[in-house]
Amino acid sequence: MTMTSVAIAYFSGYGHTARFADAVREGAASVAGVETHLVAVDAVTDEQWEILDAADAIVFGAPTYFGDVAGKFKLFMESTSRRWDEQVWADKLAAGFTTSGAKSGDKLQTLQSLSVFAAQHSMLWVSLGLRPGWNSSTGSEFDLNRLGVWLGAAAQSNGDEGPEAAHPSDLATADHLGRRVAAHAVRRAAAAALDASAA
Ligand SMILES: Cc1cc2nc3c(=O)[nH]c(=O)nc-3n(C[C@H](O)[C@H](O)[C@H](O)COP(=O)(O)O)c2cc1C
Repeated sequence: MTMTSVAIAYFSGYGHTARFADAVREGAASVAGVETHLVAVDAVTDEQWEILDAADAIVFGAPTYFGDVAGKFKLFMESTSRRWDEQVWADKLAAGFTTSGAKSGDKLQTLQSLSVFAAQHSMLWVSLGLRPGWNSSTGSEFDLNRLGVWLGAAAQSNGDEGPEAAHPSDLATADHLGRRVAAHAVRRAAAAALDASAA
């Protein structure tokens, strides 16, 4: 059986984003027929570039630093110029996640940067696909998508705590994103295989 490949390409300065990257990976890995790869973008090996190029879907993750993707993630973006030029990643699925210290933290900008990056590579952006949580009198911070974001998975990490204190709602939301991307990637691969056999 050919496996569908989901890569999670992330940067993490202090481990918080790495924790959410792992939650995305776990969600994706829970879908049958999916293999997952974590790629830390500040030290991409040749083998990992091949993994990214061969992936059916890439989920991008960066912490929000000064209201946008962290600089080291931006360096990774710029290091994909040749791939952009040759449109190597065109038509792969893409999605994104971020974390910040403040509840808002201006992190929408980060998800927008990730989605524009994916669009410039002609990738197909997968939204979070969840209704907003914690937005009613009966809601709570433990609702899925507690920060009420649509464009990707958003998390908030207290500045005085490490990644081990990641909020359970944010972990579950990241897991959801991984599962959603993987499920769509599997469906697309199955449709492509049907098309190929009919041709
Ligand atoms: C240089 C720098 C800039 C930051 N800028 C923001 C910001 O604009 N908004 C915010 O809410 N948090 C900001 N933070 C907090 C981080 O987003 C937060 O600590 C995050 O969990 C770090 O993730 P990481 O451990 O993966 O690096 C900033 C942190 C650093 C180090």
